[in-house]
This record gives sequence, structure tokens and C-alpha cells, in this order.
Amino acid sequence: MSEPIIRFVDVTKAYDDEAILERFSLDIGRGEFLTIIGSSGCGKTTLLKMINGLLIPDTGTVFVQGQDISKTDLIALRRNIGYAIQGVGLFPHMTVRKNIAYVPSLLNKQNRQKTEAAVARLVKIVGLDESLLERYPSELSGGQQQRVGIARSLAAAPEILLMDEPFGAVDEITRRMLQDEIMRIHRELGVTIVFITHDIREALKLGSRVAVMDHGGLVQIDTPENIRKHPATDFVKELVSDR
Ligand SMILES: Nc1ncnc2c1ncn2[C@@H]1O[C@H](COP(=O)(O)OP(=O)(O)OP(=O)(O)O)[C@@H](O)[C@H]1O
Repeated sequence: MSEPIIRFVDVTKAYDDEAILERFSLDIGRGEFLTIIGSSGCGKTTLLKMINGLLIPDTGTVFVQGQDISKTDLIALRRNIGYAIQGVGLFPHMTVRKNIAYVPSLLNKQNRQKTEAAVARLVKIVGLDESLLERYPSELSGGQQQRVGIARSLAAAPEILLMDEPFGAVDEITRRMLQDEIMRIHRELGVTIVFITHDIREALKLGSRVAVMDHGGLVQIDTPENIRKHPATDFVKELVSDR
């Protein structure tokens, strides 16, 4: 694995005395595409939110780019981490253009041209038709909204992209197109992606490594090929059967 860009070291997290993650350790390499799959409620979203400081571990340490994030300015940290979630969370009262331009316009306050160039680039990257730019989110299909959400999460040119079931709510054909798009984005931009999914086919297709979680933590983490060929437990075996 390349040098780790994200490290969990001995992290424990509980809600109301119920431990979700116990002494959890994981290294994610720079430029890796890590997919995470596991039973419902096992702590995938909790894990993701500890990377951008939306949640804080009870004990243990999360490092991002070598820095202990409990000692880092979280605003600066989040500027470098894109976050895309199911349901997208677009601003409903802003056009697509404004939604995508939101972050670049904060970064380039004095330079509108730079923002316009950033929007044009992002629209191209996610494969959105430019004719949609003046529409409002409610006037788009689910797949188009998803693309806008991805464009927005890439807008600050982050080195890390966190994706929490981003393609959960779209039909199978659109989902496949979005999967191809995110693989291309990963290849072309070299961004590190941590991607939660409920779909084992998606996890195996996208991930350079796949992490399988169950209640209590990690069950197996390996390349898709090794997960398929050498499932570590019955849980993993069941998950990959017929795939
Ligand atoms: N703020 C909270 N307070 C109390 N319990 C919580 C809180 N947030 C999450 N939980 C519980 O912690 C567990 C892990 O939640 P989390 O959202 O990380 O799971 P997940 O693996 O992402 O689940 P899913 O696959 O269903 O989205 C769940 O049992 C959930 O009910």
C-alpha cells in the first residue's frame, strides 16, 4: 500500500454505552479507492464521519495526512475532504450552477472567471449536460442530482472524497453510469476515495480494496479478487456467493 493518507489507530466509539467500534485500526493509502460494505448499523457511517471530524472517537486517534485531527482546525480539514451522501443535500433554492459554484466562489472571492472555469471543469468531469446549469435541483432526475452532488463534493479539489451510499437512490442503469464515472474521476484526479455501499457488486467493482464490516469492526479487508477467492469468514462467503 502507498503511504497512508488516513489512519485509524485503536479507535473506540460508543453511543449510550453501546460500543460500535472497538479498538479499530485501519490504514487507507493515498490514492486508494476503498469500498466499505457491512451489515446495517455496524458503524460504517460512524467511521466515515470520524474522518472529517463530524464525529470524534471516544478513545484512540484518527490521523489525516499525518495530522491527529483532534488537534487540527476542522474547517481547514474539511476544505480538503469532499463529502457526498445519499439524497445529495443540494441547496434547493439555488440553480445547479450556483450549487456547484458555491465552494469555488468562496475560495476565489475576487475572481469570478476562476469560479466559472471551475464550474465548467466540474460539469465536464461528472458528465453533466451544460443545458442543466440554470435548473433547480427539483427539476433534475435522481441521477442528475447525484452528478451535481459529486461535482459539488469535488469543487474544492479535495485530496479525499468520502461517499456514503451516494448511488443508493437511483435505478440500475443510472447507477452503472455513475459507477463508471466515479471510477474515471478516481483514475484521472488521483483522489483518495472512501465509499460506503450496501451492494456487494458495487463494492467489488469499484474498490481497489474492499473492507467488510460486521458488528464490532472489520471482518476482512483485501482486494476484490482475494475477497472473492478467499473469504475470511462465513459472513463474507455468504456476501460474495454467486458474485
Ligand atoms: N447519534 C447517535 N446516537 C445513538 N446511536 C447512534 C447514533 N448514530 C448512530 N447510532 C447507532 O450506531 C450504530 C451505527 O450507526 P451507523 O450509522 O454508523 O451504521 P451504518 O453501518 O452506517 O448503518 P447503515 O448501513 O444502516 O446505514 C447504529 O446502531 C445506530 O443506530
